[in-house]
Amino acid sequence: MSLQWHEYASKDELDHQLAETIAQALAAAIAARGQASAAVSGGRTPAGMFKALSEKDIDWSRVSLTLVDERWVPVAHADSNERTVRQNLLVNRAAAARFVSPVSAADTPHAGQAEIEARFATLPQPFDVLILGMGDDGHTASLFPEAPELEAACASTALVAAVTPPVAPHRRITLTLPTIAKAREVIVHITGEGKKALLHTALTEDKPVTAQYPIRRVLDAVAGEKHVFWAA
Ligand SMILES: O=C(O)[C@H](O)[C@@H](O)[C@H](O)[C@H](O)COP(=O)(O)O
Repeated sequence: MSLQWHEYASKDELDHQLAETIAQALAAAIAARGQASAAVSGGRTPAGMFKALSEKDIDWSRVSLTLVDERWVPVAHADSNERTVRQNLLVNRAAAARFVSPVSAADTPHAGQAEIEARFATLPQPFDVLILGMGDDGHTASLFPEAPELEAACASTALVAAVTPPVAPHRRITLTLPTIAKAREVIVHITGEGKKALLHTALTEDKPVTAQYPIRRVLDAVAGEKHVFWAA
């Protein structure tokens, strides 16, 4: 399925339009299957969208949520993606959703991987909607170029993988590429001219797959609907 681009005049309009799109996807899944599941991105970009989404009038009691990746830090840590989700998304109406945490008390994601895998196995699969951010190096989720575990995480039949990013702080747990690619709808949520230009480059470059940006490898593997939601 081809990639659909949606561009907005402001980040605020992007946040509200994306929140509405996600809410509609979740409501449609509930109507069709009695339940819905979503995996949301980490980083700083989604906080405003989370706030708008938290107010949507859908049956959140039938929605299961998690993160596409997480820094292996306590939830109280300023760098925790779960902290951002709990402060901005699991509030208002969306407080009724079930959230599956991607971190445990294990010292490292490698030590905690089996527990997280078991937890994620309780999530309805495939995800009905999955939101991805993108870094300035073309990583998405925690599929980082040059990470020693990258190829394993791109080929794994498991739901999650532990990753040691080459430069980004903190070891990570991430959805594997095949798990991301199976989602019914994948949405890349990015802002700024730089990320737009990088994504265009990633999507048009002619390189061997292992030399491609992870965002390209993921989008090429997505069988379902795939969208980019962008504002300057
Ligand atoms: O834990 C993370 O860092 C993310 O999941 C990561 O993939 C993020 O989405 C991009 O790095 C963009 O981050 P920003 O939105 O902060 O630019």
